[in-house]
Amino acid sequence: MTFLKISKAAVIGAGSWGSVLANVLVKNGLDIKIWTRESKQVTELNEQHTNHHYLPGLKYDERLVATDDLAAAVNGRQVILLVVPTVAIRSVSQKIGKILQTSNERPLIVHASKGLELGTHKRISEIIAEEIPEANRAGIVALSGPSHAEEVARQDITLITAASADVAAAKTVQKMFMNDFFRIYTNQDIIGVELGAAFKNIIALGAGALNGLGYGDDAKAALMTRGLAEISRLGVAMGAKPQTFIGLSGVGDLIVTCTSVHSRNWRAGNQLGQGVPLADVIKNMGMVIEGITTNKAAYELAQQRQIEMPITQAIYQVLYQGCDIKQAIANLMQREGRSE
Ligand SMILES: NC(=O)C1=CN([C@@H]2O[C@H](COP(=O)(O)OP(=O)(O)OC[C@H]3O[C@@H](n4cnc5c(N)ncnc54)[C@H](O)[C@@H]3O)[C@@H](O)[C@H]2O)C=CC1
Ligand SMILES: O=C(CO)COP(=O)(O)O
Repeated sequence: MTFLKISKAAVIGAGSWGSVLANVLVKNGLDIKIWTRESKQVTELNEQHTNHHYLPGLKYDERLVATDDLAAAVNGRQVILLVVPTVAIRSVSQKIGKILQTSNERPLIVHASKGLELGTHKRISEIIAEEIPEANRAGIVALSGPSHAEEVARQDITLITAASADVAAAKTVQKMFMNDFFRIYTNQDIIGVELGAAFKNIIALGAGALNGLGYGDDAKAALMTRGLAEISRLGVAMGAKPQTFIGLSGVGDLIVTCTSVHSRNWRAGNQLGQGVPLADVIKNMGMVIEGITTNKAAYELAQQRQIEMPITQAIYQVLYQGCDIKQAIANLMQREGRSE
């Protein structure tokens, strides 16, 4: 595709991240329709310009239009930005694919979600490519990097990456999001960007758990460093470029998710470390904790490919096999000595 100036886009998913990205685009002068399956949220966004459950206290731009009619959100838009949890990407993409086939449109598809599909272990752009026919999409771009909705909402400085094999598509997305607080880089390694985004959530669960158990900064730095080593190992085996893991969507996102109180994954791990049962952690969060499902996918991939991922394995044992967290940490510490 050629480089496009975007004036109309749809945002699919009005959780914390989708609604804040939509708000950024409205402030950048775009005409934005945001879709949510929750009709109460549509009324709240259109009438009060708030999204209380996800971002209490935030006033959204009054020009942001919400709808629960997917066709009305998608039709006539040059860009469709998907920001639903990974588990919902396939079903939502399928519906969008059918709508675009009927209207015979060909928008650019962007996603800002972070995870792998359970069972298939597919990346989000792979799922989208399967569900939206090529004749009805102009390109697929992944938007990813160290960014919490709570901080972008207050226009803190944030730098992220638009990744696509299609350079013009990535540049189009870069251009539509850039402003004085939001800076976008491009990257052609969409595999590495999507995998870094998905896998860092696993390590963030571990960082939160260490905090909940009362460990200090040494333990956190060790977990992040060795975590980066093992997620890069799996990522490179899956076709990612090693240097992508030292970029914004790799170590950048790992740092923010392992250290920020805004992170849902870190907060979930913190509660687990304090002894809260997993079912209660999930119920209390009321928002997606992507690392829980991605941990299962990454564990299975590591087993299949015989890649050593001791931290991912320890977290899997805690989440899915009933292992006590302290025992899982003791097991990690008692592993045979290694070289870096
Ligand atoms: N919250 C954040 O600061 C950031 C989140 N992300 C990623 O963005 C994605 C979305 O995250 P959040 O906005 O935090 O999630 P959220 O839990 O705040 O909101 C998810 C939204 O998707 C909708 N949804 C859930 N299941 C659905 C389904 N089956 N069909 C249709 N809609 C469905 C919900 O109604 C809600 O509007 C995740 O993959 C997350 O990792 C990425 C960067 C920052
Ligand atoms: O991806 C994120 C930060 O870059 C958001 O992480 P959480 O889903 O853990 O909040």
